Amino acid sequence: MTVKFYKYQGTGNDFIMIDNREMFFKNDTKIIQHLCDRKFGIGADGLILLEHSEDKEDDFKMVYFNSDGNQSTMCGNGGRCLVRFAEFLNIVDKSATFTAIDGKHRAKIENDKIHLQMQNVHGIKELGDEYFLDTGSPHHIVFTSDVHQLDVKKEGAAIRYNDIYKNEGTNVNFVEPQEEILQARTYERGVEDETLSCGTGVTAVAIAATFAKKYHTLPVKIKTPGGLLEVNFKQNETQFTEVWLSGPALQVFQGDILC
Ligand SMILES: N[C@@H](CCC[C@H](N)C(=O)O)C(=O)O
Repeated sequence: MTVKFYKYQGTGNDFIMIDNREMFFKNDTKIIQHLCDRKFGIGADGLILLEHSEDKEDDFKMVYFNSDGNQSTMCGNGGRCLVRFAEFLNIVDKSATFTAIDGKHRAKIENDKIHLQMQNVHGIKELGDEYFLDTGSPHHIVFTSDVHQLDVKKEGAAIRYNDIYKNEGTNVNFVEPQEEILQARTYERGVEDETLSCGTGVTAVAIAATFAKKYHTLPVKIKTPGGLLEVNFKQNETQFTEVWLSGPALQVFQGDILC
């Protein structure tokens, strides 16, 4: 079978996009692993299908897979890239509404940025100096004083596979708060490595840093190895609502692949 694909990236978190409104692409773990493979396939952190939504109010539906081939929870950068893809396909213009695995999302489209509304966040767990929260995907947060020196793959895997998380797994974020910015690096479950950026991850980082009183301004600016993202929200003690993730999302190339 030949598959027409589009490649997108949002701050270096990269995704294969397939327009699956005709439902021609059948989910298959091995095929998705192959397409995401950086040596034998196209190469990507994940693959996203754009499909028709069952809800008539939506412009489309998002179906997300990690590069290990398994369907997973919400992908923030992937959601932003999918909105850019929907704009390219002329499905949406200045705004979008879609359903993903974690529920409804709204988005606003600008030339250089996609703003994506994320789920409300509550129930932040304090684990000594560390934190756990769900922003559509699960995230463990570790504050550190020298994030650039860390072996994120090794340290992240040690937390992701520990006794607390080993069944469901978690993403792990290492954060260094600085004067006007948070420097963050993320180990992603399902990629099982550091990625250049993680949208649900920086959302979790922004909320945890504010909750822990390590950062005090809005929007929160987060520098990842792949670029700059911003997170805005309203806070009522432990409740975070109107959560918006903003940053660039671009098409990189398109083509056909045999699989
Ligand atoms: N890159 C993503 C997160 C994707 C999901 C994650 N790997 C998981 O399985 O939890 C993002 O931008 O949010």
